[in-house]
Amino acid sequence: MNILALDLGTSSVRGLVLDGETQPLPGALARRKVNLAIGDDGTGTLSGPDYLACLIECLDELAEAGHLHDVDLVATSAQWHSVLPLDRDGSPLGPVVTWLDTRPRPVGDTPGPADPDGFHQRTGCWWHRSYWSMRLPWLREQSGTPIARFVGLPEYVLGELLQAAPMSVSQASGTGLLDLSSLRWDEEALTLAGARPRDLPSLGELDWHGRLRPDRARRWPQLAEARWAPPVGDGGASNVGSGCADPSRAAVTVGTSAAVRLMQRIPAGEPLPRLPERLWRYRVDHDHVVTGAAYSSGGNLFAWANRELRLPSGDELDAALALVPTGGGRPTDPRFGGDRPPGLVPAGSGELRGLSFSTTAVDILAGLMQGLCELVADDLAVLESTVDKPVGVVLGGGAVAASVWWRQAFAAALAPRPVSHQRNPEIGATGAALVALGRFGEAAELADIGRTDELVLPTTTGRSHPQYPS
Ligand SMILES: Nc1ncnc2c1ncn2[C@@H]1O[C@H](COP(=O)(O)OP(=O)(O)O)[C@@H](O)[C@H]1O
Ligand SMILES: O=C(O)[C@H](O)[C@@H](O)[C@H](O)[C@H](O)COP(=O)(O)O
Repeated sequence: MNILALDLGTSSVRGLVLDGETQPLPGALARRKVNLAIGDDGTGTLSGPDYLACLIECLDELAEAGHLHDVDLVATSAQWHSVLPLDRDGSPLGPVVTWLDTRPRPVGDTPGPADPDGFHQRTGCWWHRSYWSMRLPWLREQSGTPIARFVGLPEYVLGELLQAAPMSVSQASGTGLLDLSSLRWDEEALTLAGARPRDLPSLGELDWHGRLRPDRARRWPQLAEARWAPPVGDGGASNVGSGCADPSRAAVTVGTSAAVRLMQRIPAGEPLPRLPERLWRYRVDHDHVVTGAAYSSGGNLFAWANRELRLPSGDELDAALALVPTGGGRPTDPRFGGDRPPGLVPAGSGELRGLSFSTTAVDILAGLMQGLCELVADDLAVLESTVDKPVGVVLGGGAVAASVWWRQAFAAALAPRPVSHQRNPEIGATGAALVALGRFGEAAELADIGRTDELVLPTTTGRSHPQYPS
């Protein structure tokens, strides 16, 4: 039995095939870059049809190479918070508004939730531009055409492939409209969103599994009998894929964006621990929650610097960075894309400071990466205050996989906690597969934590000193 694991990311869409123990099959990885439209006004959108086309190309590539023949389960990790408006026929009336978009604002004179703290404790979210409670009225106001209903990116793309694609509790929690305990839409959040349940995707039942539509099954006959598991928010999936499925270890993930999170087993209906004012909480599935903080800056800082500055590449870049002490670089504010909730600074709040005539492009990149480490360190301290023991940290995601300097800078900023690194860059897809299999207890072993993980030691100058436990 093999598993097709999909990652519906922000910079790319990926499909990879894993064996029953969630280990990747050699060569069975297809990836397509996707185009995020970014604007100075805070725009951060994706084209739904283009995104779907990229996913279809990935599946075609895997099918043509013969990788899909033993697949009987499909697991999906998908970015949280996205929303797209549909007309009555289910066609998009606009682009997918992603987590990066800071344009949504309150419409009319709504004062917001009656008891903001109670709202935050129930939904894990705030009345904020990142969530559907503010996004839906804003989208309706912007749209020249009446909007029939709203879906997120995974319901849109899976809705085009499967017989039905209800919203998973994990994805629903990322809208900010879900009561995290009852797993129903929160009445007050619906009122703020100006939405009725029929304007939203239906919520998937506990035992929901999807099947390909007949026309799609003709295209990929190898997947005709495969069961599709409910999509997991990429934050939850990345924790599990990093081996951080219990509160002893926090995951720090740096993909396009970044986040620090701690996962706990709290089945639906059980009391949720009090949520600190500045942290969010989402569902991984019916039995687990993840608490943390996210940043609009992550690997996109590197992408920007690489595009706009004359950076060396590959080993040359690593060698140049190795000369910058960890904690060094130029002081920066890395919030180029603005704040994630609950913060409110707008897109365009990035700053570079302390420049001199000897400042290099590499100093600027180092300063940006360092700036993110400091934001994470502050929030990790708050996150840690919610549990009774100090936590270890596992770094993961494509950006930290690519940069040894960034890993060391995190190790220094998060010391004295032990910091290790999940070298498998596909933590989202692998984590989604582990969630689909319900193998939370084995996540750390299957994710190879402690076996192939690099323990990251901070240095003040010079080259990396990774250590591999025997
Ligand atoms: N050498 C590097 N240093 C830092 N970041 C990098 C480097 N190479 C690539 N990245 C960043 O890694 C990110 C891709 O990580 P990934 O986990 O694949 O993202 P996503 O899942 O959001 O698509 C990109 O934003 C890219 O700019
Ligand atoms: O926990 C998390 O990771 C964040 O809460 C989540 O909102 C994330 O930032 C977006 O889903 C985009 O993720 P990528 O940057 O990995 O595409």
